[in-house]
Amino acid sequence: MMTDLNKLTISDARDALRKGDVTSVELTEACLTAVQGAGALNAFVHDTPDLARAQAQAADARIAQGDAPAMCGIPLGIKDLFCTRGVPSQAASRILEGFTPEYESTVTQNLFDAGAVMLGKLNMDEFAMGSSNETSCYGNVVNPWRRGNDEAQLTPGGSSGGSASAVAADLCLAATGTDTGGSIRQPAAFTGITGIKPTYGRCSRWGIVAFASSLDQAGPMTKTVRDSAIMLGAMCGHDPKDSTSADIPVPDFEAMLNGDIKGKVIGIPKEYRMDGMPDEIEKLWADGTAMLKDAGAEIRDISLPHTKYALPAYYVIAPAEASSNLARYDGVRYGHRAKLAQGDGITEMYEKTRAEGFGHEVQRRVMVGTYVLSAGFYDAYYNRARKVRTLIKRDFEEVFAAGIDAILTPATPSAAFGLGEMTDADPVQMYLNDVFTVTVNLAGLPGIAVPAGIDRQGLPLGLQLIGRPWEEGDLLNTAYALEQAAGFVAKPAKWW
Ligand SMILES: NC(=O)C[C@H](N)C(=O)O
Repeated sequence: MMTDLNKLTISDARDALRKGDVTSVELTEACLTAVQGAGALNAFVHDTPDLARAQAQAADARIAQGDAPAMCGIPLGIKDLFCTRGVPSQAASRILEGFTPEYESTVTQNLFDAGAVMLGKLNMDEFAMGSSNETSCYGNVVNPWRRGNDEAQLTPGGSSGGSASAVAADLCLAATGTDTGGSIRQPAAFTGITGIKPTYGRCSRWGIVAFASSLDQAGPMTKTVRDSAIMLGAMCGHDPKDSTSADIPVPDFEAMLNGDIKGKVIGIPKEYRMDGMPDEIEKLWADGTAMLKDAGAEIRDISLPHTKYALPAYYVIAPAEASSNLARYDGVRYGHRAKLAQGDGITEMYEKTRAEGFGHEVQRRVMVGTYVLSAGFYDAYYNRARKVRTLIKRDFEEVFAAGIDAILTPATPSAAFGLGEMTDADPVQMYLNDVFTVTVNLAGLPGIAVPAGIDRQGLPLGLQLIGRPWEEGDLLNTAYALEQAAGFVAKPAKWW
C-alpha cells in the first residue's frame, strides 16, 4: 500500500493511477487530511471537499475505462484569482465578498476537462498586488520553511503565496498561479518549488480576475520541472474568448524533457548583477552557471541595457491598467457595498464602498494608476513607461537573435523574509523583490524558477531561466537539466 500520497509528484501519481496502485479518491483524501491539518499555514481560504470527492470518483471511473489524460485524478489547489463556477472567488479582496461566479475560467475548465480535482481555493495577495501575501483580506500565508530553529514565521512570497505554501507543504500535488510581475516565480523560489510563467498569450486569461491585462499570465506551481511540463500542457491552448490568447499549437512539453542541453547557449546578463547583491545569491548564480556549463551548454556574457528601467516602468504600467480594471468594483455590480448614511448619494456609495472594500496596497495602486493616466501626466509617465517597455523587449530580441537560447538569472534578490519585515517599510522595498522578474512580463517572455540551493539559514533559493517566446518546451528542458544538476531535495518540516 502506498503511503504519504499527498507527497507524490504529478508524474508519480499519474503512473500509480494508471497502474491501479492508487485511486484518485485515495489521493484526494490524503490531501484533504493534509489541508485540514495545516490550517495554521492559512494557504487554503475556501475548501471544496465535496466537489473534490465527486471529481475524484469521476476521475477513477475515467481511469478504469482507460481514458486517463496526465492530469486525470490529480488533486490541485486553485488560486483565488481564478473564477470557479459555484465556488466563491474573491481575489482575496473584501470588495468581492459573496461573489460566486456563474462560470468557470478557461484554465480551470481545461484542467477539469483533463480530469483534475480541485481541493479548494488558495490565498493570495489582494488582486495579486504584493510580493509577500500580506495584502490578502484573509490574512497572511505562512511559509512552511523556517530559518534553522528560529521560530519566526516567514512569508511565502506573493502574490501566489497560498499556492506556493500549499505545494511546498504537500497539501496538494500542484497548484495554479498567476504572474503579472513575478507572482509565480518569486513565491516558488521562496518555498523551494518550481513555477513557470509561460509566454503571454499561452494560457487564456478568460475568467481570471484582471489585474494588469497586458502582463497577467497563468501558470503551474509544482514540485518538479516535469510536473510543470505536464500541468502547463493541460492548462494552455487557444481560447476564442480571450483575444490575446495565441492560436499556436501546444507541443507535448513533457516529451521534450531529455536533459540534453549540449550546445545550447546560455546568456548571463551583466545588468542583473545589482549593487549590494547578497553573496549567497551571487554564489547561487555562479553555481547555476557552472552546472549548465558542465551539462554541455555554452555560457556567454550578455547585456540587456534597459534592465534598470524595468521596475519603474512596471510600477507605472501595472497600476495604470489596474486602476482601469478595478473601476468595475463600484458597489453595484459585485460583492461588497458600504452601509450608507441618510442623504448619501451615488458618489458617497462609490467612495465608501471602495474605501472599505479595497485594502491599502490596492488603493495605493489605483491612486498611482489614476495619476499616471491623468491628462497632465499621461505623456510624462504612462507613455514613457510604454516606450521603455518596448526597449526592454528589444533588448531580449537582440540577444535571442544573436544566438542565445536561454538567460540565467537569480529568481529573487534574497531568500524568504520575515512576516511584517517589509510591510512597515517604504513600499518600494517590497517592489524591489520583483527586480529580476518584471522584465519577463514586460517583454511577454516565458520564465521559470527552479530551486537550486539553500542559504546559510537553511532556506531555499531559486534560479530563473528566461526563454524565447513560445519555446516553453526548450526552456523546460534547460530547467530540467538544471534541476537534475542542482539535486535540490530539501523539504520544510512537516506542518500537519
Ligand atoms: N502580481 C505580481 O506578479 C506581483 C507583483 N509583486 C506585484 O505586486 O505587482
